[in-house]
Amino acid sequence: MKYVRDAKTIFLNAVGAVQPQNFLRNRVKVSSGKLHVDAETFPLNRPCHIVGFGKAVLGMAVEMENILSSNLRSGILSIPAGTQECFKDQPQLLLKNNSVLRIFEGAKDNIPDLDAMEAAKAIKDLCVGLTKDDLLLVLISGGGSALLPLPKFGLSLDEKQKIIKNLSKGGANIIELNCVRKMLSELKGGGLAQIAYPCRVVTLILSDIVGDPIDSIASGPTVENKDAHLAMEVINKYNVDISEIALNILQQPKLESFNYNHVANFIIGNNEIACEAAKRSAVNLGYNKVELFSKDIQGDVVDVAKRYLQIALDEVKKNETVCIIGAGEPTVVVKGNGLGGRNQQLALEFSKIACEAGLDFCFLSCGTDGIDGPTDAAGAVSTTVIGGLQEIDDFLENNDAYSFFSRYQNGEFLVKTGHTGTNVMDLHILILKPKT
Ligand SMILES: Nc1ncnc2c1ncn2[C@@H]1O[C@H](COP(=O)(O)OP(=O)(O)OP(=O)(O)O)[C@@H](O)[C@H]1O
Ligand SMILES: O=C(O)[C@H](O)CO
Repeated sequence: MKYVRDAKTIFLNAVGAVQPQNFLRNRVKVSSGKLHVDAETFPLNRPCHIVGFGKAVLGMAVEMENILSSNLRSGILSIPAGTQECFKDQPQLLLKNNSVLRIFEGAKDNIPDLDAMEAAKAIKDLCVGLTKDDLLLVLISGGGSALLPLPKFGLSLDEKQKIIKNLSKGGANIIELNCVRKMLSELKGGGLAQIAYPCRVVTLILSDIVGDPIDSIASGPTVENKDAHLAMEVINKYNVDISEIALNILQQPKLESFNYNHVANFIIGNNEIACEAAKRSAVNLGYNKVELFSKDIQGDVVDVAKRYLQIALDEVKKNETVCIIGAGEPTVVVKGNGLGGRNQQLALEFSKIACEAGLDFCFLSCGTDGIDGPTDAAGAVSTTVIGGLQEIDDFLENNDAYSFFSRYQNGEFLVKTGHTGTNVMDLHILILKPKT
């Protein structure tokens, strides 16, 4: 079990290194009456407001409130249900009692719900009231799409939810999902920036998408939507049924072009620091050979598992213990009706083929946000010991990895952290022992 413990320690250290406060402290400061973000400056001789949505924006807001102090007048945050309860013993991660920011919790299981929609409406109302004499800070992190749902006129939240759920189950990647979300939502795809005009908008983004595409992270509420014409292609590709209303919205010609000169978007962090911290942690645990495989892993979990197997087969020939780190965001085509998430599915998928190949390994796959699919686990860790279990195929087929890991080893292979307060995609840790 040493390797299971090590893999979990490496994951937790990596998550610890990407707490959003750290990113802001390094990149944002106030001096001489100005807000500095890297080399750019924004005069603070005006009231500042914050709106934020995503799994990491509470920590970002705590830090921003410290940085802005009395310049901050008002603000609204939309964060996942249960976040504050999770941090109740860590007051440094919560807003102060006299904070001017209002918090809404919603989107349980990452599904946009009425609570999140209330938050989106409040955010819209705040932005509508701003003038050119205000400064708006928009804090964005992954999970922001589900936390800012405001369907365009005539479309119900229910239908919007179903469209996105069916695309996701069909294996659509996040760029495809958000291409559709941008069209269906009032505030996404630049909508928030348009509503806030003529107020100066400064957006700080913690990236949870490979390549840091600012127009897709949380569906780019402050970035011009340049791929409106692709939304119907995505619907057709995954053969998703939609109503006449949704069809009309998706087929709408692009609105007249809008000038985004009042907006400055900044990526303040991504999964690079998590990968570096994971490597450091592995070295500190005594692994002499630590490799970063990739920080941009995408594609179906079945293919990703095969890629890891190939690497493992190559490495094992070298006859030394190695720790391989990977990061990114694979996808799952969900065909069954079991319970799981892409990390648990990947951990089970890889373990099955690695056992078949006779490898001696430990493999962890977890979301840095602490929540994998609609489960209470961040992901799972697995080892050689699951080899030979006949029923693995059934659990994989039924997308029921959570049930598998819950029953196996008393659930010890599930990694449970609760909300971590950050979100920089998934981490994979593969520890490989030489063949004896
Ligand atoms: N039973 C299941 N087995 C395997 N994967 C599943 C299952 N149910 C859902 N998924 C997958 O889980 C993913 C959604 O997971 P999750 O809610 O953790 O999203 P996320 O990408 O971390 O969210 P965000 O990017 O908004 O932070 C989808 O890719 C979906 O296909
Ligand atoms: O919220 C979202 O859209 C995803 O997490 C990607 O940023």
